Amino acid sequence: MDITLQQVSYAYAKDTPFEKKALFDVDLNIPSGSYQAIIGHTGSGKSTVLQHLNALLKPTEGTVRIGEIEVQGKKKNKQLRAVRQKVGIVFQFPEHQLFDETVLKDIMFGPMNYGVPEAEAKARAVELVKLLGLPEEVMEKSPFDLSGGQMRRVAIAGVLAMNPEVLVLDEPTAGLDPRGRKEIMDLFYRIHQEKGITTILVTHSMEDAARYADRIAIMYRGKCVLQGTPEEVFENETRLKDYQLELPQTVKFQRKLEQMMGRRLPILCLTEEVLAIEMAHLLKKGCEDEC
Ligand SMILES: Nc1ncnc2c1ncn2[C@@H]1O[C@H](COP(=O)(O)OP(=O)(O)OP(=O)(O)O)[C@@H](O)[C@H]1O
Repeated sequence: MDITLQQVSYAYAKDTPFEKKALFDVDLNIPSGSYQAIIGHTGSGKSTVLQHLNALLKPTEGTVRIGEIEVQGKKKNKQLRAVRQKVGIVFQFPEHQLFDETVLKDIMFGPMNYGVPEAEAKARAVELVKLLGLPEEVMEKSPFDLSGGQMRRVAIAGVLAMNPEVLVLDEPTAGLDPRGRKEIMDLFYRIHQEKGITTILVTHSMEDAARYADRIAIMYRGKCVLQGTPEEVFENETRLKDYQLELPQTVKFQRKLEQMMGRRLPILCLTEEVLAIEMAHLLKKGCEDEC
């Protein structure tokens, strides 16, 4: 399911003395099956874009197309319930939205609310508990008796239980330790690949955008100012600086190394693994030249 924003502008509290324009003519096309990162300095409009992706906000001007469904500001749309089922959002600190008395009931709540039979909702919950690496015995526990990391996984399972076609992740690892962060991000990537779910990641982490996304869009002062592959975006250090963004750590290291060597490496090293391989090549070549 493609999602397209066409000339989307949005103003909070429109036509009141508190009106605040947050988006200006945003064009963004997110093809079905892609992994799209949306990055930008704080206040640049990322969360406002995100809330248009499942029609929590409707554009003041312009159109959002979510699959076949068109969302425009003034038009009433009876299909919004279907949109919310197809596009799942994992908000920051999703565990704050847990409420049911057991983990199992919490995960089953969304699908049952949408008419999924109890047996199927339960089967989905059991499968997801396993997929998210939670021990089976948590199922009958209160979600509030779990660790922070486990609560986060239960909340994510609740979103996945709706079988969304598109998964929107708003800083999904905020507050987790580095190991927990990597585990969750790797898990989302696996789900994206195995189930073909279109994934949209809103993040401040250049490293996560570089590692996982196949497309990146940069927001700056309410505008979508640059779009491209991670290579295209992170080649462009000067423009990133203009938008108050940094290079990923591996690319920063690569640029310093290149300065010292007086030449460029053939590829951009977007992850530690690729950087390690390139350095090993250089070291091996250095040894061979000396021999
Ligand atoms: N509910 C609101 N009412 C009025 N203005 C708002 C509201 N939410 C956001 N804004 C304003 O809209 C602009 C864009 O905010 P938004 O939250 O989309 O940015 P962001 O890139 O997600 O920021 P952050 O990285 O800090 O979460 C900002 O100027 C912000 O102050």
